[in-house]
Amino acid sequence: LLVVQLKLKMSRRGPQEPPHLPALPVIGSLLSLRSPHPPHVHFKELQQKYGQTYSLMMGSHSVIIVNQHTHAKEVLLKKGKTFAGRPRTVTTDILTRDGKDIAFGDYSATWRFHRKIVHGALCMFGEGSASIEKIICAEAQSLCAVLSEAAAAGLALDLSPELTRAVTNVVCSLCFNSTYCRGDPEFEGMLHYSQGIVDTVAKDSLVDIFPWLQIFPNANLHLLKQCVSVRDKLLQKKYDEHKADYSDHVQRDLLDALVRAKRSAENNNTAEISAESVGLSEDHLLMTVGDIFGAGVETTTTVLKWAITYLIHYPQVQRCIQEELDSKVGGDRSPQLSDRGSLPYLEATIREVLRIRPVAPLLIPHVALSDTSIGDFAVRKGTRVIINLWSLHHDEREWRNPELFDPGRFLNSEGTGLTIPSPSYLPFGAGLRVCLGEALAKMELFLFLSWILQRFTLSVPPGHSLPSLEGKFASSVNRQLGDSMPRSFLVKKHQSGSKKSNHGGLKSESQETSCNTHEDSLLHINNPPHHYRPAYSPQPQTMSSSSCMLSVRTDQLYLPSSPKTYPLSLIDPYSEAYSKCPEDDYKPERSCTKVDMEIQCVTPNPTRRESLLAPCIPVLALFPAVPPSSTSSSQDHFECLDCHKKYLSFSGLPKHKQLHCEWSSKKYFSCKYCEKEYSSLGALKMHIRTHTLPCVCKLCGKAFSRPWLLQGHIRTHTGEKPFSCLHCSRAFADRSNLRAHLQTHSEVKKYQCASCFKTFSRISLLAKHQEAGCPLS
Ligand code: HEM
Repeated sequence: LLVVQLKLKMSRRGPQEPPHLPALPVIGSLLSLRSPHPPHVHFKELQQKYGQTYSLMMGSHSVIIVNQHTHAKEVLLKKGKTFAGRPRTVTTDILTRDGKDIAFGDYSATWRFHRKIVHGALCMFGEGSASIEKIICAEAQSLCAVLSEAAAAGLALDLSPELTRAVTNVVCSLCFNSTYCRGDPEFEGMLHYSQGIVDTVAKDSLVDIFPWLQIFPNANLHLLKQCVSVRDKLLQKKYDEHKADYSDHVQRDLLDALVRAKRSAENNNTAEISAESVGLSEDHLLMTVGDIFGAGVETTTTVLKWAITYLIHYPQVQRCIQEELDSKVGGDRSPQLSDRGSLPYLEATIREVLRIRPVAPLLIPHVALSDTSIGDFAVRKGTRVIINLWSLHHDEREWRNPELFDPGRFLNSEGTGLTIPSPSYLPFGAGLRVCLGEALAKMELFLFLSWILQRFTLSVPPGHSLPSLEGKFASSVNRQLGDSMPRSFLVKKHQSGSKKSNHGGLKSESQETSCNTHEDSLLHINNPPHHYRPAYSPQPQTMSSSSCMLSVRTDQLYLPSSPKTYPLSLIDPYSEAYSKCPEDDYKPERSCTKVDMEIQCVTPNPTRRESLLAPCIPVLALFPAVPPSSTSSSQDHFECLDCHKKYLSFSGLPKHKQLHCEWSSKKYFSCKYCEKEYSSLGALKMHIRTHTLPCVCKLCGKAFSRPWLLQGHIRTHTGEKPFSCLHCSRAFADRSNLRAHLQTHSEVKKYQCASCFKTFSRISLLAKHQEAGCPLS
């Protein structure tokens, strides 16, 4: 009887708490979190003891760590709305004026509306004349020019700030319609404060775990406040300038688009919209721009640095990309976004960089907004949830040899099309909180890398060791985007024998042999969980630099390290300096390492460079779909990341993704922009138009979800009123307005109050009556 009773009791108990790390009062699990490794690596290790999903205490906060993709997708997609909260911390409150941005703003109606208009503004902006592709290509062009010029003049150059500058300039053009030259004081100031914010916010800060520590002097917080106040002055200045010469008819940049979207939403008199737009202040718009700088610059620059670092380690990969570029783009024009479909190996390399070194290895912490569960585990309201992307991207059950850099894993067996070999891949997150800049980042990565690799070969000259592949983790458990980034490295431009790439000649070189040798060794791995493409299998460069010599480009960049170079380290070598130095002595990292990178020219090739620097750049939308490869013959080129559904044509995939596929066995159609769910795909499609607002008025830029709404709106410009009343002389621009008007002539008023039986000609009048409080209700 006792056993039966116990069993009954247990079956009634419901979901269990996840296994948890030991915790002490006040400090929580801090003692168990001490590790020489960065948090994401340590969290992965802790799986051995506690399982893939476990919990710990950060001070008084309960935190769940998720290390597997099924639970991750449950949090991000299936229960996206329940887990859409963000924790508030001391540093993010300083940074975002108490969460008035998107990334750290807690989930609410205002946040939803905010994200919706920013998303819409980004989409609309891309359709304007200042296309984002044009902006990125202009920056890629000046980046390559700087590299070539420095090389021609034999000057030393620090590549790291050049990449930061290029990416920052893209964001400046996008947000403010302004680009800056090197040395421009405003631009240098911007780089300086951005770096200060990244460096201070990214540091482990006890004050975020124990907010009461604020009462003590804190150099980091002080520095952060200083950088934020410089940023805010600049943002305010830009905002005031924009407001002063704002016009409904011209859209110069994202700030214009945001102002317009906010105004048009406020003027749109549907009850739902006006309720949501309440509370969306100028602060929100300013913090949005702050977010785009904060989330858009460091992340993209870091990925570019990782890509370059890996390409030096894996020269075969670099050569394969260059061969692809030479055959698909050639040397007479520069790469453009429409080449993406025909450069699958470059795309696969970008995916592999994002997998092996996820720039936000812990995403941004999510918070459960109500009592819920993850798998079989109970989760209480207010629990913070950390998705350990590092574990997902290095899961041995999902990825064969996850520590190996192998772009081939993202290619189909023919090597002609792209694929996602595992559902355990979420470099930009997913669901309601998916990265807002995913499309922009992908465009930047593609264009910058293709432009550089078309012109330069990156390698380490003899006598120098390769840059380390270890990263620097710069984020704490309870904070924002982490980043594990490569440190600075040296770059040298070097002589090349031929004007054109001579890949034929390369075949006989030792590098080619090593590529094949490695192919053999990789083929010995048993039980491949996914397809494998040996022809593109890379081999890590050995640390002997003599084997790195390649001469496949006219211009060759060398990336040696030097005694001055800081090694890639898990610990920020400057952190001590920051905490000790008064703010006035603060020097951003790039200035500390300026001497570390150099490009030295031996033989510039002006003829070829000249033709490359005058590209023909088409105007494209901000979020264009990647076109299919014209040469592709594969049956499964395009695969959905979430449900692995495969598409023959490229056009099928974005459509499917836009509607956010049903990734689990449960059937539901959820909106990727908000929490709404529909049981039919058709209904979801209709709903999604209210986010994307595809029908844009050419006269004023106001956007609508349906063509007929746009048609009606255009009549407000033309004055046309095609719908006239048969009873009186009144005419209307809109059929629905005529219909409502006809009610005023009707003997029978259709809309009756259920309480007092008074009738009304319009439903809006009945609603008003009820809202005002029907005396009998
Ligand atoms: C390669 C570059 C980038 C990577 C790998 C990346 C990755 C991510 C990740 C993993 C998240 C967190 C998702 C979550 O918490 O669930 C995120 C959020 C975000 N990202 Fe990015 N990002 C990149 C570039 C950008 C750019 C260029 C922008 C600017 C337009 C941007 C804007 C944002 C914003 C606003 C959020 C917060 C979204 C929200 O909380 O609703 N990101 N990103």
